[in-house]
Amino acid sequence: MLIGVPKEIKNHEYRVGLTPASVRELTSRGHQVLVQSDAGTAIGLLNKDYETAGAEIVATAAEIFKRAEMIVKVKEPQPVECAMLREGQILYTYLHLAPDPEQTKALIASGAICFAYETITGAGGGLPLLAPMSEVAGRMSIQAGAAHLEKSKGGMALLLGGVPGVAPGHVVILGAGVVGTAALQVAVGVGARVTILDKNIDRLRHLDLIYGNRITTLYSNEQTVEDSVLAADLVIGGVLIPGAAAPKLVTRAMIKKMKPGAVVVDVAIDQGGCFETSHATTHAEPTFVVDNVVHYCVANMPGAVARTSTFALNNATIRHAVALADKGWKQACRDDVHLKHGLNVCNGKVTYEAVAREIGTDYVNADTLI
Ligand SMILES: NC(=O)C1=CN([C@@H]2O[C@H](COP(=O)(O)OP(=O)(O)OC[C@H]3O[C@@H](n4cnc5c(N)ncnc54)[C@H](O)[C@@H]3O)[C@@H](O)[C@H]2O)C=CC1
Ligand SMILES: CC(=O)C(=O)O
Ligand SMILES: [Mg+2]
Repeated sequence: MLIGVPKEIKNHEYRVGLTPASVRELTSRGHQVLVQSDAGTAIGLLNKDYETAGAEIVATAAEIFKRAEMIVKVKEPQPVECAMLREGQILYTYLHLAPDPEQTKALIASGAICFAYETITGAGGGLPLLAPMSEVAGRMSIQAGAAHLEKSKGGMALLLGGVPGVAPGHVVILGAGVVGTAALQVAVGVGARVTILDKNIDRLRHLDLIYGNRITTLYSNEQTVEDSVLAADLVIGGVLIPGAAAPKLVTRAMIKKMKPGAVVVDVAIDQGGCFETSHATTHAEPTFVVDNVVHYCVANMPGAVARTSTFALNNATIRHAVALADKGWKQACRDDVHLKHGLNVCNGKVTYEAVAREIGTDYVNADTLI
């Protein structure tokens, strides 16, 4: 198969769809790979490394979209990229369609076969192609939150870990999945006081066994969310209902009642966000303030540590990229129900039920298309 890797064009996005090692996995199986010139240069993955792995370096994204049978990316295609997608072309990347009707319509119009990393499931449960970026973003969320608690960044002038004789800051984490667990690990590490909430009691039980009375676990409902958020210095939003828009757990009224100078980091912003006051921001301008609460809502947090993130992402994505290239998308989906769960838009139809529901369009079962 002819596979193409364009350079990412989202704001401050330096990740690459394939590392040179991943290119080698594909070329050694007889596939051809086109990589846009300087796609990885910013993170030390040079054109010559890709050439050594057997790739052809191509000058423009337009040539890649024109020639390749499968496009491998990181972030959701931007409008200019959607316009270059072709009927029958495979797109393998993050999509986050539920809160993004514009992109969904563009992918429907393209006629391309669009797989979303974030809805591919794993044999052992979970979302294995989302997990590595959630680990990165979860860990980063405490770093970002701590930085924005500084006065010069709009925060309440608080050191998260405190010092001897002065109480630490209080971190509240909504969602005890991959993001929540990674955030918890760092928050505990810096010495913060931590409360974590989830509706899944097994997740809370698991964390309670690890951290014991070092943390507080709470079952998530309107009351516990409100009580926790009002007591917090830093709130991390890491809830997810796979494929669907994030539930708005924190209302505008709760934000209004929070401590002045508190910080919220809405990691779930790529699925629309779990704070009613959130809107997506960029690494160039990561925050805005609502009712004296600093909001950090960057939708591609792992892009800031793109070298770590690119390797972590490729570790999780290469297996299905190889299957798609070796077998073609139909056979690869027939052989692997978990990959099939990644199919969001196919032949102009929405094939992921939660996305169809959020966008208000017809849902077509992927089984009828493969
Ligand atoms: N902004 C960014 O750069 C990035 C964003 N993300 C996003 O972070 C979000 C979380 O991802 P993961 O941790 O991997 O998901 P996950 O599925 O591992 O965890 C989500 C957790 O939310 C819980 N949950 C659902 N409804 C809840 C409620 N009402 N109250 C409390 N908990 C609730 C679930 O039970 C689950 O434990 C996703 O939207 C993901 O796309 C992930 C990586 C990077
Ligand atoms: C998952 C996601 O949105 C990201 O890695 O940018
Ligand atoms: Mg306030």
